[in-house]
Amino acid sequence: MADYVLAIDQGTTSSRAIIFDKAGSIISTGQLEHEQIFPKAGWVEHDPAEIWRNTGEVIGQALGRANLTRHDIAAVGITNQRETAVVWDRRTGEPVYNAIVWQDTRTQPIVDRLAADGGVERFKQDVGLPLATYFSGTKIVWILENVPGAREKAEAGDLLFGTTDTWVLWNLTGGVDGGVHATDVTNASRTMFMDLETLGWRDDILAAFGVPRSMMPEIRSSSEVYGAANEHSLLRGTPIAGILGDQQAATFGQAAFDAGEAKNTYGTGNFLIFNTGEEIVHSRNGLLTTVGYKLGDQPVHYALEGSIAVTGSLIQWLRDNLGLISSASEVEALANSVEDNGGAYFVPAFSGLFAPYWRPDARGALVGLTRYVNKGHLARAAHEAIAFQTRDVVEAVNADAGIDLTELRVDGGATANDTLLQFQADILGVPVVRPVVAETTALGAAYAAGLAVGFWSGLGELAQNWQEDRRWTPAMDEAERERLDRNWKKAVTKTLDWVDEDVA
Ligand SMILES: Nc1ncnc2c1ncn2[C@@H]1O[C@H](COP(=O)(O)OP(=O)(O)O)[C@@H](O)[C@H]1O
Ligand SMILES: O=P(O)(O)OC[C@H](O)CO
Repeated sequence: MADYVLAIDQGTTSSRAIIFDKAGSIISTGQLEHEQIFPKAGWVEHDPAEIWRNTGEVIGQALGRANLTRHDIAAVGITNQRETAVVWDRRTGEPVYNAIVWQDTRTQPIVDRLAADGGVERFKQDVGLPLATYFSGTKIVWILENVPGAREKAEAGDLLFGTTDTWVLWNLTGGVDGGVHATDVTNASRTMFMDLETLGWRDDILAAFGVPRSMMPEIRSSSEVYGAANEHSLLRGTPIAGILGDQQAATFGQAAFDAGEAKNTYGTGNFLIFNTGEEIVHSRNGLLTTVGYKLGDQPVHYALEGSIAVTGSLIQWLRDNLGLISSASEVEALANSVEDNGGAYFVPAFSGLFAPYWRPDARGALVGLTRYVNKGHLARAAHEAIAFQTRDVVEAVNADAGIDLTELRVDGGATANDTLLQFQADILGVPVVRPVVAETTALGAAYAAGLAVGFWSGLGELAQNWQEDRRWTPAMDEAERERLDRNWKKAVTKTLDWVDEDVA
């Protein structure tokens, strides 16, 4: 058998291809950023054609840098930014509109319309999600209602919907020449349309949204052969055998396979996933219920999730919108130019507040400002905002699960930041632990694909690959921790109720 597995990680800011060996070590990487398109306040789009082009290029980069060919690759896994919606014409392969990204808030009026009957929790018992702009469902509705001719084409069965896993899979397996139109249970669980019990599309919810069933991809497990790369790909003939939404993939890559295990990823946003095993747990504290993973015909694993919209993107905002730093990694030194936050708290409610608050009417705020506050304090407040938001979510997990997490496994781009992770441990009061392979998202997709083709024997073998790289232990006294957190929670209250008819 070939010696490697290749994972495609189609993320919010970039697409990567990463080749792993049997020990789960990285052999080579290709990576390209794509344009973030902001046509109006609150709108965030990507060009699906650029994403597909970049995917092909990063595959070439990863193979080329390791001097490998498709013959060395046993299987391909796909992982992706979740919820981002692409709608395209099945006959031409052309998207009818840009991809509407998970952070986009334009569909709030559609959410309000649907919530008029039964509130935002209208479908939560069935699909695990409140009505919110975050999920794919209302994005599809927006395209059908706003792109000329889209509704008619969709009714005629000519349009396909997919999250970016589906878009990449369909193109990789041939596109208009017989591309496979499928997704996995984890991505399907982020649409608003998948029943958590049956793992099938809910016709009644599709009808309530006005989305034709013919647009929807087939729901498959996270680990099985969906098809093979077609003749135009450098990977031609290679089985595509794993799909997981990126946060579930990171959980899998962290070997958090069993109930009670959790991970927190620090990327564009932060996403804490807590594995609840075969049990569907409905949150009473603002968490989502979602699918964790499903390997072939084995039982499904569910999870609770705390999704935070703005964390690493706050650092990007300091860089791109304020020009305080010229690269994300500089933010740490800027924060360390001061002793503390100087009394400033930064609540980055740029897309409203996600978990555990779910307040679309919130907008970002910097509070506690005096003339004393300088840019170092702002950088520190931005670090702290990431950690405080994570504490809010950990508190919700502890309350829902009736336990106290005893440590937090972390990964993602921002975990390169030592100051952030020390403050995280301080404000949580539990150790924070980072594994050697911090690219857990791609690793999880590689694992799912490799398991399906027998490259790895089972979960036991994968768990042995997990190795601790570094651990941060709490060093703050309890009274200080609680004082800071009380201030944070007070700052959050200042951002609520901001959006009204005068502001919207
Ligand atoms: N040293 C750092 N300190 C804080 N944030 C960082 C640092 N390095 C990168 N980031 C942030 O991490 C994010 C990139 O992480 P990554 O895991 O690649 O994200 P994604 O998968 O969402 O594209 C960016 O939002 C960036 O601002
Ligand atoms: O691409 P990321 O890593 O920012 O992840 C995005 C999430 O999947 C959105 O739910």
